[in-house]
Amino acid sequence: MRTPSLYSQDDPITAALKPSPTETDLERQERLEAEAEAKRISEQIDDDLKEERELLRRKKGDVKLLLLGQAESGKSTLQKQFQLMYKPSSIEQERASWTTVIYFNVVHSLKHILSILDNYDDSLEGADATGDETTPRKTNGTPESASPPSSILDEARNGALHIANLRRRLSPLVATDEQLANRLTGGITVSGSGKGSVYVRSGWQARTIESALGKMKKHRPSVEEERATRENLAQDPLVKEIGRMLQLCESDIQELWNHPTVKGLMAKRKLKLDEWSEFFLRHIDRVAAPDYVPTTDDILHARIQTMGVAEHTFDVNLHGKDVTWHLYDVGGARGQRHTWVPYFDDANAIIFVAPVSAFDQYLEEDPRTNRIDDSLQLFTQICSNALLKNVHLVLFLNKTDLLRAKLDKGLRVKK
Ligand SMILES: Nc1nc2c(ncn2[C@@H]2O[C@H](COP(=O)(O)OP(=O)(O)OP(=O)(O)O)[C@@H](O)[C@H]2O)c(=O)[nH]1
Ligand SMILES: [Mg+2]
Repeated sequence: MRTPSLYSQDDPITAALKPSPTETDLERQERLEAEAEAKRISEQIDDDLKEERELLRRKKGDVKLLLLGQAESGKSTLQKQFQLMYKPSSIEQERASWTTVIYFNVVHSLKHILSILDNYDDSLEGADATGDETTPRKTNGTPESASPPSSILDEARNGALHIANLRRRLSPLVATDEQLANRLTGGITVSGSGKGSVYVRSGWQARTIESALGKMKKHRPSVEEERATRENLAQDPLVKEIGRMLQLCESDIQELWNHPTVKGLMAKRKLKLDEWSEFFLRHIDRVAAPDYVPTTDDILHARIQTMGVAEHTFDVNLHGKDVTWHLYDVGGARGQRHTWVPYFDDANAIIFVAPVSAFDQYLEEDPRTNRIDDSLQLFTQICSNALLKNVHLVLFLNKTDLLRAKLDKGLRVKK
């Protein structure tokens, strides 16, 4: 059998360079050696170019900074804060695209609350759900709990009926969950990453706006165009429709959010809501208002998972010297961590983001693993990675506000 040649079989250049049918063994040997040498030289040129680019970057004093840490640790939020500090105009350019994420966060939270309520026996536990310890409890048919007073049963039935009505009225809004997810991901789903998570790739903000406009922008938009784009995004039929539904459902959302059963389940930690869920439900009057435009605080609270690695560049003036920072924001879920390694090579610094409030939480992608345990393991792996031995490492203990709130509520850290 012949050794495969570098030439492909059917393009004209291949035909011209094709070995002669009368090629001798010696000629063939020489040709293959010449091809191998050409390949080696071509690869060498590629390597040299890469090295040259790298040298140029280093010579210019560019800094390569990696943001690492588990999912939900706050890497993208930290990146947004860098963006606000060093490139505020880019936040303005993408402000409109965050509406889609925030609507998605609200719809997803409602879906989660309703699914927990679904598994909960409202008719019997409704009265107890206020968290009031003096109210009789259901205890598997023991004599003292066999027949709660009829007033309590009536109250529970009314509560259940109220929730059933809210569920019915909110169902068209909740049903938009998938469409919003598709709009954000461009139809790409990531399997094996927990409860149907939605991930976005680098540049999703521009793509969201483009798909809302139905065309690709070929140039950097002017201020005027940006304003028009923002207005256009509000005209995006999907965003517009969900905005309208939110407006119509605002009082239903308020009622559900303030319902004693929901509050009771939250108090008993049978219903656990993520911090962004609580934030947007608390501010639903603003989010559901007509012509809603996300505030910067809303953008910082919005939650969407990062897929792969997203590069952000910032020109920073440090002590009178201009330095370009290349910030790499990675996806932190377990299924995403393999994408980090190619960036270790020439990194200057790492900010490892560890959410200290997560002591009572478990990984979305592996509900048996405590998030602090995972964070510690990951940090240990990063510290012992040979590729990173000369890299500056910053440990960023994040979400201290949430830790304080949990401790103030009486939650205790257990080993
Ligand atoms: N209260 C509070 N919330 C925070 C803090 N830092 C981040 N968050 C919130 O935590 C959520 C998750 O943050 P992200 O920045 O998306 O997490 P990530 O590390 O990028 O997650 P992946 O992209 O999945 O790896 C967002 O809703 C943020 O608003 C903080 O210090 N305090
Ligand atoms: Mg992220």
